[in-house]
Amino acid sequence: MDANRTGLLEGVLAAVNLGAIVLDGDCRIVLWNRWMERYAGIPASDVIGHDFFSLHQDLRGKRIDSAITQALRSNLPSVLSQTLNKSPFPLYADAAARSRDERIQQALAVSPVEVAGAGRHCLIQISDVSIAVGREKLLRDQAMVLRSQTFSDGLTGIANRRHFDVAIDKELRRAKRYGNALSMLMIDIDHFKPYNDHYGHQQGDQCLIQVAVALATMLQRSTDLLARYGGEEFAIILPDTDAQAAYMLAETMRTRVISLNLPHEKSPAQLVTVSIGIATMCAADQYDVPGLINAADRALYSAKHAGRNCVQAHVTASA
Ligand SMILES: Nc1nc2c(ncn2[C@@H]2O[C@H](COP(=O)(O)OP(=O)(O)OP(=O)(O)O)[C@@H](O)[C@H]2O)c(=O)[nH]1
Repeated sequence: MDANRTGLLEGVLAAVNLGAIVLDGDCRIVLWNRWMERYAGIPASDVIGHDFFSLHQDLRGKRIDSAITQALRSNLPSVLSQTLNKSPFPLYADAAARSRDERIQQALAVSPVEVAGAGRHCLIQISDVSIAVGREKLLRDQAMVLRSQTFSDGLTGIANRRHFDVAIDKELRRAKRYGNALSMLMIDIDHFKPYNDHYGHQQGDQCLIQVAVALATMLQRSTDLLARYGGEEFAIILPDTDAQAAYMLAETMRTRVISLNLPHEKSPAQLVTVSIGIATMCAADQYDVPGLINAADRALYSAKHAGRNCVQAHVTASA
């Protein structure tokens, strides 16, 4: 190779925007480019001729170790996925990142290279994928936020109607499959229109939040779900809960709302109260989702009809 070409290749190796390390057949470092000097903080003169694994003992037995063996012994290239091999080299963007031990995110490619007269060598290429990884993380985080917004109610923070619809379908199928009971409660704040008219919409919103929080704190099992079903109406799914247990919980919730002591001058009780309708599906019932919701709705209607601030259960032949 003439001097001009050698100079050109050296210039290119120094200028490329990725790390390049070349190892000989005995894993000794024969090339360490300028990118490596800069981001590893080690000059080539300190590493040339040294055994790669003596300098990077922590990489012994790792995926890069087998990639190097594969390149040198079997003439096979490898690409190391960033997710499985997080930043194997101690490379830092700057001194501040080094002091925080915040490595550059790396993607690696290991390839065999035949050097005329010197046998097979191995080229390790390291690219900085920090920006792509950061962007990916941002997109993942945004997707999570969007997902949680899609399934939660903006005012109260509890599950929204869409979440409820997905959950009730899943729980009803599960209850039928295992022959378990399934209860649902429909909870409606009494005389809420006069509350809004008297205290204003903003205070109405605060009232909804307080009731939602009070109800949410009463649910014990992770499979129970409280959702905002409509304006001032909440729904609760209670898997593996029979009619009696559902009634007891509904009564406790009704009295808990009273104990919030939220004044309501336009209600006969002078306090914010709720009416609750219960529907329970037992193993013998053949409810579908609309049937169960209708049953809870009818029970809620009976509770309103019976004077509000009370609990009514929908009774089926098998309950
Ligand atoms: N502040 C507030 N009010 C809401 C919201 N969603 C629904 N509402 C109000 O809730 C009220 C519900 O009123 P109605 O369905 O007539 O029932 P009610 O006055 O509660 O009477 P009963 O349910 O029969 O005891 C309406 O005035 C709605 O405007 C909300 O997000 N915030």
